[in-house]
Amino acid sequence: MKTARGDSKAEQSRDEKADVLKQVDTTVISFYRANERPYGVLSNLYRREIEFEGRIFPTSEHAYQAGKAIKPAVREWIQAAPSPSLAAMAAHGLYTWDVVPDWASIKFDRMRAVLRAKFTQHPDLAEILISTGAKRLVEAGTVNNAVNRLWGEVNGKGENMLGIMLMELRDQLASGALSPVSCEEMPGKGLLLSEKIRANSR
Ligand SMILES: Nc1nc(O)c(N)c(N[C@@H]2O[C@H](COP(=O)(O)O)[C@@H](O)[C@H]2O)n1
Repeated sequence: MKTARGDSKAEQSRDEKADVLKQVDTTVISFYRANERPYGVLSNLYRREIEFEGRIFPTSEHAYQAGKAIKPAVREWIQAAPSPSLAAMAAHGLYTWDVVPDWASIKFDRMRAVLRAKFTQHPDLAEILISTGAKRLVEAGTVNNAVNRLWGEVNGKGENMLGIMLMELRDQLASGALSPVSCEEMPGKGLLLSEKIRANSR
């Protein structure tokens, strides 16, 4: 029998159950400081190298912020920043003519891609992300400013874009749509991670 929407009863009941399951876990996991255990790993300021666009970056923040610069020399300068906060400060200080066109809109795709690289290249980090289950992830900024309200929330208010992207990635990892790759197990030591991934899939 079909419902008004054209779904079968069984399909409708399955969708309703999925909706209920999604709503059950309203617990929030807040993170911000990279040195907090265990969820500081969710911060882009957490110190873990990632390979992105054929380069090795000290943190996901370096990889994300480097994409803001047009000139290769400036990208390299951001990549070499001694800390993720300094990488962000350097990128924030760029003149508009040094910033890639449409950065305000393309930065979200870049952040998604950087997060995918971070959590697929590091199975231990993927495990922590998956271990958060269906809990709501929130980058809980301590200072009330536009950056913190865009990527996270301050006093419960904000778009929480980083939290949302992490929850989307968690779903992809938990469902097997994306798989973390263990570099230790791969042939071809000395290669860039992407080359190892390719070598491993041959
Ligand atoms: N732990 C932490 N400390 C800060 O000071 C932060 N601003 C953040 N948030 C991250 O900062 C990045 C800001 O990106 P934009 O330069 O505004 O595009 C972004 O990676 C946030 O997650 N976290």
